[in-house]
Amino acid sequence: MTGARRGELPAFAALALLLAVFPLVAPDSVVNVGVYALTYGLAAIGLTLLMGLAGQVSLGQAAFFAVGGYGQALLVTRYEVPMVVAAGASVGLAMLVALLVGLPLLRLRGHYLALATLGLGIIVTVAATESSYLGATSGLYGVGKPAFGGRRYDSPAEYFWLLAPVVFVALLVARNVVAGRVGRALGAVNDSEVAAECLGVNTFRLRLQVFVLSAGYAGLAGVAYVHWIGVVNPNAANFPLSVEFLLMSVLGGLGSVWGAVVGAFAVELLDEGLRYGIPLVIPDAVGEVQLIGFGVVLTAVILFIPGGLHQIVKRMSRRPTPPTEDPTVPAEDDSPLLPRTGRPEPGTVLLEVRDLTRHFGGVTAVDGVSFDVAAGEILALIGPNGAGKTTCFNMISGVLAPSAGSVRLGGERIDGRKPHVFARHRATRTFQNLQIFRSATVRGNVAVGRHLRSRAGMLRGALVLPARGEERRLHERADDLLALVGLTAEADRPAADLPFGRQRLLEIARALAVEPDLLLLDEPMAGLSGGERRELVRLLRRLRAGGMAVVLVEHDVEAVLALADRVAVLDDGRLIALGKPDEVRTDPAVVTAYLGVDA
Ligand SMILES: Nc1ncnc2c1ncn2[C@@H]1O[C@H](COP(=O)(O)OP(=O)(O)OP(=O)(O)O)[C@@H](O)[C@H]1O
Repeated sequence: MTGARRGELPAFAALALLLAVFPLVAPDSVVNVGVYALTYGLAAIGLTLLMGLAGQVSLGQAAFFAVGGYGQALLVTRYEVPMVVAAGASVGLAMLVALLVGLPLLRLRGHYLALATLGLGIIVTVAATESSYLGATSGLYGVGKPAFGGRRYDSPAEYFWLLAPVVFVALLVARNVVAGRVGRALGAVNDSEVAAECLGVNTFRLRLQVFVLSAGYAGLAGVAYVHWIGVVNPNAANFPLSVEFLLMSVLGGLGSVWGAVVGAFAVELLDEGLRYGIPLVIPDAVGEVQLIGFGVVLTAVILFIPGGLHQIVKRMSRRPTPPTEDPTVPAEDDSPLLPRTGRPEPGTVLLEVRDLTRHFGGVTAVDGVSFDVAAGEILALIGPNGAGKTTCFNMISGVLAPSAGSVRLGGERIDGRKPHVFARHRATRTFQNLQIFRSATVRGNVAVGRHLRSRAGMLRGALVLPARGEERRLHERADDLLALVGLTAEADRPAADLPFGRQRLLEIARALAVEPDLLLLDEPMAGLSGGERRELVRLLRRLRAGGMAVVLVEHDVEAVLALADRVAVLDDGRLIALGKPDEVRTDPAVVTAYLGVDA
């Protein structure tokens, strides 16, 4: 899901106009369809956030819809709570249920999560059917049409006008979430979870937040529904309704929250058409016959336009990418780079690795490795292919849990913790197999690196205004870092379009955005041209002069021996040498490991 663009303003204005005029021009029966579209559209916006933004498939959105509807019906009819207060409480209840079920469920991935949400819908349906407090199969009824300031919203047109601003604000909030810090981070998670985590993104927490927000939308839809039809029964949590929400989101396109509302209108019109049309073709068809059509349409959309209507609009409005100017050549400069107040003094030990060990089945990839890294030094980790270098990085950065041993950063034990904890300790890494956020621009990639240095959470992001200054500063900072690695001219290009070597430089700029005290670089020179290598070596020297600690895995042994302060040599998982480059260069064990012969 992509962020907001300037071109959205006319779209917002057109939508507002359309919503205002629709009840004036359409007959009552069609406006009635519009009321359902707005109501269900709210739930679909939530689902689009969950699926498009957080990459989580839910087959149980109707469960939260039902919780909102039942909550409202109970509060209004049985406890005579004022409608608006009850609505707040019902939406809160749906969100609370989502929080409680999300805590265990969101640890599941892919199909498992989808199945678990399907189960949730079944549980709510059965619980409502069996509960006399909730009216069993008949449900709760007698919920009145809303009335404010002496006006009763009881005709389709009146109710449409009441709902339209609610949907409009809901869309704005969703779009702000997508376009802001949380949306950017989740977009990155969808491209590469491991890279986003290493930049400090707590993926579980963000997914949970979106799950809860998404349930809030469904709960609000339930509230709107129960006031329109006056009754809520166990069917509200049914699987077919979840499928209907799914169809709205998928048809509209998971790439845009707008799509959900467009999809809702399309599905509701389709619903009416199919109810009328299918019995003409199949005379015996009775009951919920429109579901046959839903299934067919859902399949066709997935097959032929997987990006939904949003994809079609995007394709029609696509502008050619402007040609890129010559890559900027960074200025010749050897001054210290990115010093930080509060950074440990050069020489202070930052990273302590002790007896680090990792088994993969019968293979011991890393075997009792110990070393320290101090602020203001460059340590190179070298060794033949398969020596265990990347596995070491993975354990230090939290990507893999060690089988034994410990990792301390700034004195605190972090082994076995998630990579975002590593990043929170002002440390980050790059990857041997590039982990670029392919759906973001070059600048967008670096912006994710500022995740921990910016604050806007879900709420502040949703209300966007206070976060705007922060976003501007963040982009300025990203541009400074791109200039450092010579990527200024490519800032607005899709990151996926960069050549391999420049993607490596982008990963480094992105890592520097974290303002780390410790930077792990996994084969940073692979794929770079001669000039780019020289620039990178100079950049690393300047970072060291600024007090940063750098650990570097690199196959270009001559280059690292010239650059590093100390060199650690791994062979077959074991540390066979650790010392100054000149000592290591002549170490017999190292020569044997590299040449495969006795020194
Ligand atoms: N996820 C895994 N499952 C099983 N074996 C693994 C896994 N990751 C690494 N290994 C094995 O562990 C050993 C060390 O691999 P690692 O990638 O850490 O070495 P390396 O020194 O980084 O190698 P290279 O220089 O080729 O990248 C290898 O034998 C590798 O096959």
